[in-house]
Amino acid sequence: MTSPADSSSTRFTSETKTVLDFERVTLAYGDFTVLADLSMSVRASEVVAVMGGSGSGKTTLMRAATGQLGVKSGELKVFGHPLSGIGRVELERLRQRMGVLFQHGALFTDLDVFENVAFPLREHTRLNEAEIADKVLHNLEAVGLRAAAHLKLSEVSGGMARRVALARAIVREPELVFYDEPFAGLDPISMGVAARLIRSLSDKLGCASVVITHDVPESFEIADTVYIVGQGKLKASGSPESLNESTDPYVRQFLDGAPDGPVAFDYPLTDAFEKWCQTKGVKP
Ligand SMILES: Nc1ncnc2c1ncn2[C@@H]1O[C@H](COP(=O)(O)OP(=O)(O)OP(=O)(O)O)[C@@H](O)[C@H]1O
Repeated sequence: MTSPADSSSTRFTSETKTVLDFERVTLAYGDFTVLADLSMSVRASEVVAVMGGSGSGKTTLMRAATGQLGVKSGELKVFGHPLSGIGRVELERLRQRMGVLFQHGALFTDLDVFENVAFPLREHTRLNEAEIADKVLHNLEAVGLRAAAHLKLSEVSGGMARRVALARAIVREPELVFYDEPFAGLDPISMGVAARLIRSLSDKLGCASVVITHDVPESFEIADTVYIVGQGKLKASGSPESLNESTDPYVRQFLDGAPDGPVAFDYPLTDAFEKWCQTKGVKP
């Protein structure tokens, strides 16, 4: 495993605020352990990419960080607050400081583009109409969709909808933003725009960005630190430059996109599957 990014390769000092901290965390669904003994920390202004094969636990990690899934062991802190044993009200207060771009957008199909982006402002702030319009149009402009504000969701393309979701995730200027597959379904130009937008938000607003992605070139261009998960654990972490030099077979296969190697394609055999096979009378 490569060592975590050394501070000389990033723009942070040791005093830069840690906003997300996994300390030897194990995440599981019942008896099924997804990631064991994972340590990872994210600081203000940092862009962190979390990469790994399908089913390696990237979304699970985000669910834990947003308090949707408890940790099995270890300690998880958000904005310095441990999440274990946290009350609903306090968790909600922490969540207010986070933004999430969901993998499947989760937009409201019966609202127009403007109202989709305005939604979090209407729900969680007391801004007046003029302030809302100003913020929404500013964010739509950032994703190149100012002039699409009036369109219904049914009138925009899949890639445009992804950009609307991106504008909505950042409209409240959160301190910590999770992007689940932000480049999926985007054409190469929009991909570059989205990547640069994520980087510039972290630079300008000082927010921490956690980008869950399979996309190596885009994320390596903007990330300060990359974490690669697989085989139930953290396989490697470091700056894009240090990972590019890694000789670890898992890291190499993942970065080079080679079809054969240690990156699992098949979902692992479990007791639950074997039991299911018995009920079906088929071989595992
Ligand atoms: N609610 C759940 N209950 C049980 N197992 C789950 C649940 N959600 C996910 N899993 C399992 O946890 C593992 C990790 O899933 P996760 O969605 O975190 O992977 P991922 O790395 O985000 O994958 P992808 O890149 O394909 O989206 C998978 O094996 C998945 O089947």
